[in-house]
Amino acid sequence: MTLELEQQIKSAGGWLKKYRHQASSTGCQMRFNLFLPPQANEGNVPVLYWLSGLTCNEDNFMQKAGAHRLAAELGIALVAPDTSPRGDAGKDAQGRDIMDADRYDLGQGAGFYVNATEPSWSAHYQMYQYIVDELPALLAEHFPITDRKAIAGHSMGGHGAISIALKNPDQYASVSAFSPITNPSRVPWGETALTTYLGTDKTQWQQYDSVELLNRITDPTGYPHLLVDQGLADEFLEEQLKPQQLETAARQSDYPLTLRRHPGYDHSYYFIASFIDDHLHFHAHHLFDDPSDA
Ligand SMILES: CC(=O)Oc1ccc2c(C)cc(=O)oc2c1
Repeated sequence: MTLELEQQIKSAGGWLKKYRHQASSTGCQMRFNLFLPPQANEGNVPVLYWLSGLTCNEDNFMQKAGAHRLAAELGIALVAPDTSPRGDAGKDAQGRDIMDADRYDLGQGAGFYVNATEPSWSAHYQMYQYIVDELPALLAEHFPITDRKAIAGHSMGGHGAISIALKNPDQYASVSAFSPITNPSRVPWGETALTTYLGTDKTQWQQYDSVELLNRITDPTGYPHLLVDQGLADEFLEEQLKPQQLETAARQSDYPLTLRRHPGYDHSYYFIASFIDDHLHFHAHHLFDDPSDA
């Protein structure tokens, strides 16, 4: 597979590298940003995947979270993929636009980390497969990384990170989220996206719903520990995020969840930047620990 390096920028003693490649899962050009810590010059390093939220692309986390300095100290690579296919992937076979360009919650910037099955979307909107299979294989082929992975995200990306980790517990050492959409089947952003990408049969939605996935777990042994931070001044808290649903489901299945509520913080990257160090330390603990400790 050909990888095109578009730019590289020295940061915190490591390198931020911006790549583009033709993805087979999404059938289009995809971009991702990779931060390699200085330890990658000496040997292989583990990787933290970051899934961004609605309206974002591969740049937001790398520019705004302030994660490079500690990732460089800890020796963790960071990868931030784009949040959806773009360009001609937004057109149907006849070249007609399949999305309303004015919408921020569907289409470009809003892939929701699912594999679309609805005919207009299924050719390109395969973000689940891209994140779980194609991107890790590509990184393993081209970069000095170990097979230890962790995953994290924000809002729509928090939903993506938690659902992906719960569906692939042996793949991720740990999972964390800021302000995640916890129960997408039952909130407006999720209902819109899941209807559009998966159709109206709600049983199909459950495979991507963190609360539904947690409800199915009878024994959480071997599942990755989950850290969630939620701001209490987040304007989307009550209608879209519903961390209490996650908390209840985790309690019922005895799942190892740490949910922290922070007075005064909103939905922005200021919140993420305020607590990203805690998430990096959390992931480092699990990435570098004995795997049998999980
Ligand atoms: C860079 C930034 O501000 O990111 C951002 C803003 C708003 C949202 C919303 C409303 C939802 C989401 O999933 O992500 C997101 C990200």
